[in-house]
Amino acid sequence: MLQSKQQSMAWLLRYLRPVSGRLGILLLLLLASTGVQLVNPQIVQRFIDTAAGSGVVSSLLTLAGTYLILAALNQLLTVAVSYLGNDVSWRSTNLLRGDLLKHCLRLDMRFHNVKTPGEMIERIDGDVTHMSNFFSMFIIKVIGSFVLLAGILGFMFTINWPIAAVMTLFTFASIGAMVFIRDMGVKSSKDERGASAALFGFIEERIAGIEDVQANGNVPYVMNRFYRAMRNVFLKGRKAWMLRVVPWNTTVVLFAVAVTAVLLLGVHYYLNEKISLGTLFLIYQYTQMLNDPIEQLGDQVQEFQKAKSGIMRSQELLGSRSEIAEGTRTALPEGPLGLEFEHVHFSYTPDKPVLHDITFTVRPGERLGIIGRTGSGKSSLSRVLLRLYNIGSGAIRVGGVDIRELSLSALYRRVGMVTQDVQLFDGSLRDNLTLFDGSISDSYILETTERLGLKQWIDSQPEGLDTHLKAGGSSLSAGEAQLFALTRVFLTQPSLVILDEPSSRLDAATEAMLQTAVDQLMTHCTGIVIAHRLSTLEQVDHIMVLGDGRILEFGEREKLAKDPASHYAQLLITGREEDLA
Ligand SMILES: Nc1ncnc2c1ncn2[C@@H]1O[C@H](COP(=O)(O)OP(=O)(O)OP(=O)(O)O)[C@@H](O)[C@H]1O
Repeated sequence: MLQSKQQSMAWLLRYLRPVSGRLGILLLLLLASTGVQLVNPQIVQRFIDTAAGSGVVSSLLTLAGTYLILAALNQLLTVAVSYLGNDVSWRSTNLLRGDLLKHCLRLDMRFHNVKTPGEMIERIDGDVTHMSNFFSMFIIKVIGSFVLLAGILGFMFTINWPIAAVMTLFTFASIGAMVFIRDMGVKSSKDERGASAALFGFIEERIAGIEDVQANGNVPYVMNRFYRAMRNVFLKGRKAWMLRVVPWNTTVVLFAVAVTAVLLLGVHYYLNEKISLGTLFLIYQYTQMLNDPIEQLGDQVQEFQKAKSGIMRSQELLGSRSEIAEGTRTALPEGPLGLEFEHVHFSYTPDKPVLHDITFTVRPGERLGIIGRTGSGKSSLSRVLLRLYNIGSGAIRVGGVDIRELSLSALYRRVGMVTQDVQLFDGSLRDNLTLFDGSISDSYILETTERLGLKQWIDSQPEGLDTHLKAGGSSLSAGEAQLFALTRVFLTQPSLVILDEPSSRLDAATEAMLQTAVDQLMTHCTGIVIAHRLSTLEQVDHIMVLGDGRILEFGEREKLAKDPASHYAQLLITGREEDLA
């Protein structure tokens, strides 16, 4: 328990340290504002007593002027505190948002498969936003409130100790109640955040699948689920809110009792001429002022509950480890890289094996075509090669090095993958082609696109490489998307390329263009092609046929073509490209 508190504190300090200077200034400004607030009622007291004693107009004017100047100064200080508080809050929470995003991007696919993007947005932004006030103001406001409380009570003891004693009793009772119930709303606040993340996940998922939702007339069903998710957020939110406002309500009741007691005592002393009218006013003012820091502490207890649930969720997220442990080796042989799979077994879930005992070798510079029915494990094979998942047993070697011993950056620098789905990012055409790598020159991009057949498309764009593209990929046709993806990988000059061909039919001209681009891409590297067209297979050296995650056939293309019993020869005879799927 103590250790977890220390960890939370150390964790919090990590994000507050970079803004410690600003926090210091914030504290000073708050103390100055507290001082002004404490002094102002005393000026009013003097004003009343001077006026009641038929004092000189000039001293009344001086007192009124001082009051006004201090009131204006206090306003300025309040604005400065608010500005700096927001500044500190944004700086510190953005550091945390950055850490969370970086961490999520490194987590393995098993983690991401069960989390929707909407839920992740809530965790990276929503939870952190809930902590923003805590980051910027919690420490400052708690310190400020205690200083103000100490100031008020200290002054009160110099004025009238029985009244000061009642006020002190009330203050301790309020703070005690808040400390006692401060954790009451933490769990329900955490549940509320969870429900909210689930709602965002749901909305994101349905909007991403809008075509299917509309085409299948699924809107009423989606709305029904949406209302249920909303209801869950509402119920959890209401419970969390009720548990959070309990401390506040407790102080409101205590405060009403304290004000009554203090005023009764004050009037009693005034009627007995033990205190002046000005002092009675001062006592009244200080009693009212006492409400502020106590209410502030109550608010901060609520903020603490909200923040603690966010901190717990963020720490949980940061504590989740990727199953992909990086290796340290960075050196791979120059030139095209060979590939070996040795008795590789793999499954997504323990109960359903996907790859069984896969063993094959591709020598540097060779091309391997992989075919197999839908679900036979073709994509899974490329995913394990790119370390999106860990294999269960066996070994995969690239350039003779086990990929588990390689650093991920070394692997991705030399191994490229062209997928069927091209993801576009919000940015220029150039950035989308280079994936934001500023070291690739425009002339190299244009030369490459010319070679791969994408130049015409780029020239048709209004501002060439500077054309702004929108996120997604819907602005590209299937053929363009494939050319785009090929160009992207080509620009990185890989030594081993995995190409997942589009399974959709393309027109003859686009197919020819694609074939030229693939040939160009694979001239200087080893190639693994998940083939969907017979023409592609003509260009490969070896063919592997997968079925139910096992190798059904593996051999040199020419030999298989001559063997009438082979799967490939059968394909050539029937010409049924759909059997390649
Ligand atoms: N993320 C996943 N979680 C669980 N099972 C999965 C996952 N992805 C694929 N599978 C399962 O693994 C098996 C192999 O899928 P894989 O995508 O590798 O097949 P494929 O040969 O590439 O199929 P296609 O040609 O249709 O893309 C299938 O039974 C599939 O249902």
